[in-house]
Amino acid sequence: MAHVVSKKLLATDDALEQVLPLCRNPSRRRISITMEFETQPTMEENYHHAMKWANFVHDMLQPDTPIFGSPDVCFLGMSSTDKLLVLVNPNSGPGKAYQIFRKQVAPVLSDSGVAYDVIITQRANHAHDLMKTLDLQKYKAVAVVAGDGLLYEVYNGLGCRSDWMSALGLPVCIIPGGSGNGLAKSLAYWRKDPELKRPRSQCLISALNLVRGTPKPMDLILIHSHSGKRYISFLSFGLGLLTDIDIQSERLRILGEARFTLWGIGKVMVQRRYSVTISFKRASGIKRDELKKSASQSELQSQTCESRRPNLQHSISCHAPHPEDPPSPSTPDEDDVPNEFPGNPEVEDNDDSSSFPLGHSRDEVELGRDALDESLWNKKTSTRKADYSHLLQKGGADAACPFSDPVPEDWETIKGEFLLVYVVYQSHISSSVMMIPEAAPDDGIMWLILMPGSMSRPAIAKVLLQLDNGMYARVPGVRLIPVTGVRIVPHDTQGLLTIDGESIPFEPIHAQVLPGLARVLVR
Ligand SMILES: Nc1ncnc2c1ncn2[C@@H]1O[C@H](COP(=O)(O)OP(=O)(O)OP(=O)(O)O)[C@@H](O)[C@H]1O
Repeated sequence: MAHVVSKKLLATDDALEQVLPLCRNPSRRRISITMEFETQPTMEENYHHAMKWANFVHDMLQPDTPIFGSPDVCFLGMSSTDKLLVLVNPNSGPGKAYQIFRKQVAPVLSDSGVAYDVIITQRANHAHDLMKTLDLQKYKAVAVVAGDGLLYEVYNGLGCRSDWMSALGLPVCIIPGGSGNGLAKSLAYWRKDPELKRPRSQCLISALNLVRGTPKPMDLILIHSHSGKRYISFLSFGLGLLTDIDIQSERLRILGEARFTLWGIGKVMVQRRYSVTISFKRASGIKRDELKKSASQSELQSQTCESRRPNLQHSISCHAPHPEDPPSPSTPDEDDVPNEFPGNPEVEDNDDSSSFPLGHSRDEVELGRDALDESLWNKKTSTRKADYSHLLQKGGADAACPFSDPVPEDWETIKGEFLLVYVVYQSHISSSVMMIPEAAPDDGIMWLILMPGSMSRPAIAKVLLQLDNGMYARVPGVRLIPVTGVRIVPHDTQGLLTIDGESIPFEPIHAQVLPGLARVLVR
């Protein structure tokens, strides 16, 4: 932040005038201040004097400096032997990650005096393999200059270790350099970063998180596949419309995020429907009264809104039909649930859903920034306690594949044809797609998003057009259900299934939340 050359002395007060705003100004801009010194007879002496100034400015920015620092400004407390590990994927998205590292991240790191090692990934799975054997004592945090795919490798590498539970708590920082930068956007959105509206500032914001951030808890999702594979996820998973767009548009990755828009247009014309059985455990903790209140607010606010969500039946039906929707082609039938997954309970609703002003089922809510009282979410986040006892009893992440057990009795099951079965736990799944505006990284909740197969082309187009503001959830037919566990069993033999945007074999999967296990660096 302060570059010093030895030539001419600036009056002390003048220099402070330039430096102080840097310390106080909350805006995230990188400013170079050049101080010139020419008080001593030799170049070396002037340089020595200048360096004293540079060190003074640096020291004043440290958290324990009484005037400017606040106790939570910098967590790392780096000693001279501590280091950060920076992973850069040169092939991320449009191929600019290395450039971003060189031009935006490295200067911030060197300005802050933090020691770091950089590894440029050479191949797919390079980061995964590194994380499996990384000496966790050597690094205080790992930064990823790439898309979400490389961070997925990092978490899945850490998740393979015998010390997986503590390893997954290694502080991470994501600096967006790929075509899918959902986590970076979600974190900036969650922190209400003032620079959020300037996409070009995103990398700088994230680089500052690395040197000035504090580690905040983030939920991870543990996913088991039917064949016994295990995955760790931080963003989303599922099948259908969004997955098909993400994977099939890979060939256009040179376009960056524009590839999603282009492919989406094609998907409105030609859709694929998936036959799926979905079992889930509804999230508890969203209190009835609070929901009523937010539903009432939502009702007031949505009176001018054209597309009103119809009464949602908390029942086995695979979607909530809008009066104008054609009848669903498939009627749920418990007998159709495959034998190898016995125990799927008939869905029963013992709750009186009619007590909800909008006819919402128990925990089902309409989204939109206004839909829920923000204090509810903050409260929910701050009071939740991480509890892994159920996992530890079963042997942690190495627990036997949950498919050996039937779906628990307090889960609900629905079955039908779907355009989309998608589960999201961050607000954004890419920098331009906002799925759950209310999601907080550590709220302990996954959001199950369903689009029934009966949705019309105009409705699908409406959904895709409103993915940038989260209002797609108001398109009739779309359902959102907060869950803490979910099992997805596709009945087709072929299709695309992704976790955090990465393709995995198409087979049944079972997911549960690991609340607050990860730590992400944010300001
Ligand atoms: N040097 C490399 N060459 C090719 N692939 C690599 C290299 N390093 C990492 N990868 C792979 O690239 C994949 C995508 O990386 P990343 O997420 O950084 O970019 P992205 O453009 O956002 O991709 P996606 O949208 O698929 O997540 C990672 O899953 C990783 O396996």
